[in-house]
Amino acid sequence: MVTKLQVEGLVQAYPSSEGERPVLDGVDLSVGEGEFVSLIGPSGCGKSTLFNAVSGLEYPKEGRILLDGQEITGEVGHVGYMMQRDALFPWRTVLENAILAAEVDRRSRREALARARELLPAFGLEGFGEEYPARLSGGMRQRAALLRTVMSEREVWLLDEPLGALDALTRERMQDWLLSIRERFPRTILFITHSIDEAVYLSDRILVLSPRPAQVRGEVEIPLPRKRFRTLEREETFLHCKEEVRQWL
Ligand SMILES: Nc1ncnc2c1ncn2[C@@H]1O[C@H](COP(=O)(O)OP(=O)(O)OP(=O)(O)O)[C@@H](O)[C@H]1O
Repeated sequence: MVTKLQVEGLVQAYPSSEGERPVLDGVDLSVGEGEFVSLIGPSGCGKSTLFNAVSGLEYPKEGRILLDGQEITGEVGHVGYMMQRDALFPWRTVLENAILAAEVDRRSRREALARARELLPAFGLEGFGEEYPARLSGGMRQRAALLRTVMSEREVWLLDEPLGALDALTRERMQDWLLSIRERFPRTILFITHSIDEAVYLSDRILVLSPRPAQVRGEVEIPLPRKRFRTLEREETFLHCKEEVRQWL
């Protein structure tokens, strides 16, 4: 598999009352083109910090980030990033939120709006294009945020716990929906979740992080067919993968 994204020796620390608080302690990982990789680790270990560095929003203390073999450390605009809070702008409608990246890239606003409008049904947002985020349910807000990520036209997506705030039933539906979106828009995805079940159900591979300061502690390949369906969750392979992740944690 061709390597799409590579993170080498990433170190990050923030100032704290006791001096410097180390958050990332030499994170190394690589993601192949078209691969879906989940990151799982204890709360506060540094997962969002890792995404902030990969997206270029924060400059790491040490280490490098490469996309297609080219260094992009500290550069914004190379990857689509869906932050933990859905981060939709409340004063912009769903469609206006969706075309944000197009505006930043100075692509045609009219074309972007037409494209976003065309995608609304696939995102379960038909008839809601002109609504403001406050009028949407939690699931709809997440789908709108993902629409914005899709519309960014980046080849790599960083998704920070996109389904974390949803009730169990909506979450399962959204997992299957996310897989269908992935089928339609093949991308390289790094996905943060706290749920072992969700990670195994969605991923090709899971990376387990240590407590803060984070390092990659373990790796679990998920040898399930690309096409996932709910009954897989009762199969031996699925249960075995879950157990392996649990052991690394
Ligand atoms: N900008 C910042 N300034 C200072 N400290 C920060 C900053 N961003 C994160 N931290 C600290 O870094 C540590 C890791 O935070 P981070 O949000 O990356 O963890 P996480 O693994 O994503 O957590 P969770 O699983 O709870 O979402 C925390 O102790 C947090 O307080």
